[in-house]
Amino acid sequence: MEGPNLSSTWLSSAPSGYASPASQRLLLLTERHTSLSSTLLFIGLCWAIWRCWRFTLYPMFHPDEPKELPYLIPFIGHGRAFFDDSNGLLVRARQVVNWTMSCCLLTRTSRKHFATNEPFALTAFNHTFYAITDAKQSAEVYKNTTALSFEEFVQTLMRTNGNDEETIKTIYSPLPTDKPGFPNPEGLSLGVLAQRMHVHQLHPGENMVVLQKKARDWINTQLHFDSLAKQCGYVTSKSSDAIQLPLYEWTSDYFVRLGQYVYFGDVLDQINPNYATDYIVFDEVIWKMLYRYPSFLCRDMIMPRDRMMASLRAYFQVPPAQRRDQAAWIINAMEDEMRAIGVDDENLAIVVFHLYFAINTNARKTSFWMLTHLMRNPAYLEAFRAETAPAFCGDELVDVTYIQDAAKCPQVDAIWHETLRMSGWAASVRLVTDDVVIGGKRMRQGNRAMVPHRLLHFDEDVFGENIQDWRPERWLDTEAGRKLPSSPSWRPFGGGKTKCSGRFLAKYFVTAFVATILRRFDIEMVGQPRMPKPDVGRPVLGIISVKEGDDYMVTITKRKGAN
Ligand code: HEM
Repeated sequence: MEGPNLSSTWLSSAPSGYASPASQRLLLLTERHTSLSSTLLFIGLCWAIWRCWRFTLYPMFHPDEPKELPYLIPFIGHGRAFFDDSNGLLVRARQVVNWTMSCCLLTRTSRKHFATNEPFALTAFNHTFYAITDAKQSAEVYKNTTALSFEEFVQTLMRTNGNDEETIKTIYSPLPTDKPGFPNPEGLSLGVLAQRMHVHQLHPGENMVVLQKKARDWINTQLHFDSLAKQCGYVTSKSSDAIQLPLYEWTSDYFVRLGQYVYFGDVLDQINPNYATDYIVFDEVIWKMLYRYPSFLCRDMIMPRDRMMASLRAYFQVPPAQRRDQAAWIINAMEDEMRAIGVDDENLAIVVFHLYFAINTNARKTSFWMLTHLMRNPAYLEAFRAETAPAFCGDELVDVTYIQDAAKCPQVDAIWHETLRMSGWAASVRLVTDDVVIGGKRMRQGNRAMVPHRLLHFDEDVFGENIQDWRPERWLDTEAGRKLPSSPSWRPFGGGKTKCSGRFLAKYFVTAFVATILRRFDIEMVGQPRMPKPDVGRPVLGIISVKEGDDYMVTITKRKGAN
């Protein structure tokens, strides 16, 4: 704006006849050009000052803060790369930051003693994350629940999915120590007490056995050849003893229906027979919710979500006598606790929707990856089949503890761990609520601390060689390997107070399902499909999804003597 105005002022004040129209035009152009150049120069200068301040001077004055991976465009930072493949970006960032730091250290001795796993910072879309990739430092993150908050993440999800502020405030306000219902000796808010309630339902013990038996009975009835052929709309061909179906679609369908049955009985299915299908559609685009897309850009996520919310509202309006005896303890207990603090049906449905999500998002994908690896490693498939045989009577799964017992089924245990190692893509993220020092580095309030599980799980020094390969024997062959499940580097379920309370049931669901398939059927890939690609561009809260188009067909054939 300034350019044309200045030049027109100059031109109008020039004596007439001083310049021809052509040279006036030239002068005007030159003026505009000069003014554009000065604007660009000014922007360039501002950018250079910002960059010099942010990545040279600030780190010099604050050597106690994590070093940041430099970026070119303010606000956006590494947003694009984060969006494409956040773990890939973190690996590159760790290399770059460590390389820069080690170059700054002059002596050989100091280089040798340089800790290559210092926390580092990176910014994406104006949010700064501190990445902690050292096992011991990650333990500091999980332990510190005063300066590092998990609740912020949960509350953001609640807001995104429609819980109102008043309800969130109520759920996160401390409750009396002598309240009726679930014991609350520490006077916690219901939001925090819920973690204890999950543990009460899901850790090994009577309450978990109730769910295990329910799951066993469901698997026993649903995993029959005839029901498969009848119920699975996606079966592409069938004969009297063999059917073909897409593996990912099948495991997703089965696991979500299983999880739903275990927590809600048949009632939710009667209210909305498409609930499980809606959930799978939603779960595949859930990253739009995590990235908080504006609603007009994520109709495909919002529509199934809203249908599920409406069904859950309808569920809580069904008279208690017609639903509560079919539901898991946690669903009824959560309803009672929420109603006691005045939460209405709409807000209750949203809270319980998050439980549905926690139960169902990961197990369906884990079983897909486990079967995929087993079919490509027939020796392990046979070992899995042989080891789990004593849990069956004929074709019926009877013993709910046998398969989960690592002493009785060491190969199954190793296969479970190695599958989680290869397909776990989550990160534990905490909001820094007070400045805090982790790994010797000061993390500033308002930013986020993040423990990317995958970077821990791909550390050759801990998990051994051929780290990119699926090798269950790494968990069995050596003394160090056998100790890996209790290593601080092993974090597929996060850590600390919010460590996944469903991890025992998840192992049971997946291994019981796979064992029953192998007991009753032979399962083979149709043709020789390439190893399916993980969908690395989409953030997940645990196990990675399969890239669209990479699902593949399997043939399931009745084994001799099976039903
Ligand atoms: C292979 C399967 C699973 C994986 C990899 C997985 C992973 C995770 C992870 C990474 C977290 C966040 C922990 C943190 O950041 O501190 C989490 C939380 C949680 N998971 Fe799982 N999960 C799985 C299966 C399940 C199942 C089957 C259930 C329920 C039956 C479940 C229930 C929960 C709950 C309730 C939380 C929230 C913890 C809390 O706030 O107390 N998970 N899970």
